[in-house]
Amino acid sequence: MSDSVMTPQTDSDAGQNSYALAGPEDYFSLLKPRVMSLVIFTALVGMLVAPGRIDFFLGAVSLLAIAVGAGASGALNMWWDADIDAVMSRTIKRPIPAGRVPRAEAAAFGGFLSVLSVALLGLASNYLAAGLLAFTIFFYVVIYSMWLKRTTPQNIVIGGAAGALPPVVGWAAATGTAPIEAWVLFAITFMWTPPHFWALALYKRGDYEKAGIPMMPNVKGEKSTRRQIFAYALILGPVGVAPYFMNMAGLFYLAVSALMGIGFIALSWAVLTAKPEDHGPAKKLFGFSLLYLFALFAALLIETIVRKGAGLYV
Ligand code: HEM
Ligand SMILES: CC(C)=CCC/C(C)=C/CC/C(C)=C/COP(=O)(O)OP(=O)(O)O
Repeated sequence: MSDSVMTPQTDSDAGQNSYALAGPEDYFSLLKPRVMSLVIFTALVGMLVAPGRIDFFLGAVSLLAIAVGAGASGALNMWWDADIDAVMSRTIKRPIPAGRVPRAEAAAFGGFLSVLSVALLGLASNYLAAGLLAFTIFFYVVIYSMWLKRTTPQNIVIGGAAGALPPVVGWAAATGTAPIEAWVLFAITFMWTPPHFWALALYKRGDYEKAGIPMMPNVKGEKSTRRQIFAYALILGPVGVAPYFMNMAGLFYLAVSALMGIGFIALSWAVLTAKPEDHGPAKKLFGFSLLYLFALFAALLIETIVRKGAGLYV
């Protein structure tokens, strides 16, 4: 990868490899705050759903460490993917392709924050949580961004493991363990990621074609992608209600997850059966996917707060 992919800020900058002055907001946007807000929420839920009561201060510092680690991995992803981001209309205005932050600075920023976040989590909680955070950053940056993203249409299926790990990191931070219950939360996000992303990839297909990234719709076609979205939705439905059957949650969670699961399957069916050029259902499914994950984790959180508050199970 070379710096030549970067767009200078002004004509007079051309050829001088110089940058418009970056503001704090540019560094903040390197952390991918919008996407990571939901990631951090799932980590918070993992932390609170875990048995026992976490010390408020140590819990807050641990969550901050996870948030910094998630943001750091976003900055490292933008460092590595600067050439792709400069080509796609969705990402062209990001700080590196827009010429506001030099690539090397984004790398240093992301690398520094990664080390800081892992060290902070180790100090505030335990080595298991810190190790899992380090592994999550490694998986997103090295396994997904540097390797799979550019080589296989299964990139986001395998790479999705990174996005699914934060509740396990949160659980480990609270308890020092990562039992099967934590992995059920992992499984929900893991099965959710392909339909979440492929719904978007269906209507952003042109971007990925321009950038030469082998996303599922470009490699296997829209029909196959729609079928796979539906298949993952059919698996996600039962996985979404699993916390109830594992005694992690009660009837409120069961109702929310079952209704949202039915909605997810119905919208995925609409994607499957839509006319070839009709991307309306895919856009709806992408939006609904965000609501789905938020609703399930929020329901789990609400129920846990009520139960722990009532001292029913701690
Ligand atoms: C390999 C896994 C994933 C891929 C490839 C992926 C991809 C994407 C893409 C390309 C977008 C559009 C972002 C934009 O408009 O710039 C997006 C949006 C979003 N994703 Fe994902 N995602 C993944 C996993 C996750 C996970 C695990 C979460 C949360 C737990 C998540 C939460 C979100 C949110 C909240 C948005 C909306 C952001 C906004 O409104 O700007 N994603 N995702
Ligand atoms: C705690 C911790 C380290 C959490 C990390 C969680 C994680 C891996 C989230 C990934 C979500 C995400 C932004 C994917 C975007 O894929 P992309 O990079 O292909 O999308 P882009 O085209 O928007 O850059």
